[in-house]
Amino acid sequence: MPPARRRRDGHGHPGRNRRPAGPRRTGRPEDLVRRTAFDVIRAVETRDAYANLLLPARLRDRGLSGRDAALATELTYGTLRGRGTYDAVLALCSDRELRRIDPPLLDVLRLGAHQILATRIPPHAAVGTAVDLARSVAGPGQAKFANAVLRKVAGRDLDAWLAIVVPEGGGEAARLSVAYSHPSWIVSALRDALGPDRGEIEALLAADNERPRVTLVARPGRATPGELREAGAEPAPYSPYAAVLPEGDPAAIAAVREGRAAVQDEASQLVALALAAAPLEGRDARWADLCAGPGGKAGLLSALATERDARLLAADLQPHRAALVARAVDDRAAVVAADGTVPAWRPGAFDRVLLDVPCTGLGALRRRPESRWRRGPEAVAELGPLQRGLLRGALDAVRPGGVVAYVTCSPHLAETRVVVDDVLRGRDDVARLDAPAVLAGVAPGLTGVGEGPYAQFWPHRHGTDAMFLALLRKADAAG
Ligand SMILES: C[S@@+](CC[C@H](N)C(=O)[O-])C[C@H]1O[C@@H](n2cnc3c(N)ncnc32)[C@H](O)[C@@H]1O
Repeated sequence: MPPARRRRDGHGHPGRNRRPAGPRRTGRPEDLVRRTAFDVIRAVETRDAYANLLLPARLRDRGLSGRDAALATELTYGTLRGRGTYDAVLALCSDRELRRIDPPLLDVLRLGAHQILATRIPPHAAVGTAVDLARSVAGPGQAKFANAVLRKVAGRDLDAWLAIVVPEGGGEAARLSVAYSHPSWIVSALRDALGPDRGEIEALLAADNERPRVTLVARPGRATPGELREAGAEPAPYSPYAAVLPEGDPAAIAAVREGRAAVQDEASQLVALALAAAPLEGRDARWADLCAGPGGKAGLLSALATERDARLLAADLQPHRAALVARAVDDRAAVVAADGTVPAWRPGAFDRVLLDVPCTGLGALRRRPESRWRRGPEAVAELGPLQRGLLRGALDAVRPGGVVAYVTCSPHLAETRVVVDDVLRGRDDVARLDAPAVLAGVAPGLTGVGEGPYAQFWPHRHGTDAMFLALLRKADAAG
């Protein structure tokens, strides 16, 4: 949900998280709600926790459900996402530099600013509860300071603040960075990745601030999208195995609980389906997923492999991630903990290889509200050698005539086409297949993933993660 362009009542999904304005009358659950949001935000800051993993556990521990859980989730995610914009506003409202404010108090101020500027909670209630929280985490003196700052924040609505804090002279990336609460290096990288469509950058940044819909996959041969729809899901636009869950807990659906279906972004499904659909001559019996943890794509691939009497080997460097993969795949698949850059398999052992490399995750900012603040541009350079080493390993692992799918959950050019182009430079034994054309075969309604040979999904166009796909065929022995 972008702080920018949001109305007071909106968080990108009007209605979904809406709740009555004003304090609740049943005891003081709101204090527990805000305390829970605050604790998760602090853990993200201090322990590198992941909000999407920690928050559900805290909600359970504290017995928060229904509307209270929805509000705690909104406050946690909204505060983490909107931090860039809120800090710009707070800097103008505070007589102390932000870096001189105690970090826990600064998080209280951010939480207060989010409630004031981007929810229907009346400003006086938002200020009052934030001041109470400041008193409890930082003491009475700091509560006074919080009160003074947040009353100033409450003096304008979000649009009025944006007109003041968004820098006019600093260039487009600086302006969009504040308006859409993305670090400016990410704004620049996304704009570069859009290439000739860079005019869509604001739509992309806005989409990054929305909460993604929950998409399910019915693992072929084990469940059907029809079964998911009978359980309340709706049709999904592209993947023949997908369904969208408009509300509710996925685990309430029997097929999900039993591992026959799972939560999986639609682009994540489509890249696995494209690998399985890429034209192949000759043997088609041995498939591999060399970076499989936690197993989303491996779960789908193993079901497809079983239907086609092939077998999947799923590998991950981390044993605990390999253990998660073992829960996602069916009995015919083998799962190992192995390093994809130092193969434990014969060269040319596989007919189809999926390589979903570790990346910055810039394509999944919707799902991980804190991730945009966590690492800087150096992460891209740090991952480069590993991505190249893994791609070389995957090309060694595939047989002549076989196909490798190089996949990232990032549209950053230095993680996508630059890696593929670097690794293929000077090699005449690998051809790029037309990935958009192969995708069109598995998802006939799909457009807007590029002209080929590479394919790039976009949240603002497809409602999916910004996943990248290159399909590479190793020349067969004769050619
Ligand atoms: C982007 S994730 C894969 C996501 C997975 N394909 C899915 O759909 O659930 C990248 C994975 O690569 C693994 N990894 C990192 N370095 C590796 C290496 N050298 N060899 C194999 N796996 C590696 C990480 O542990 C991580 O689980």
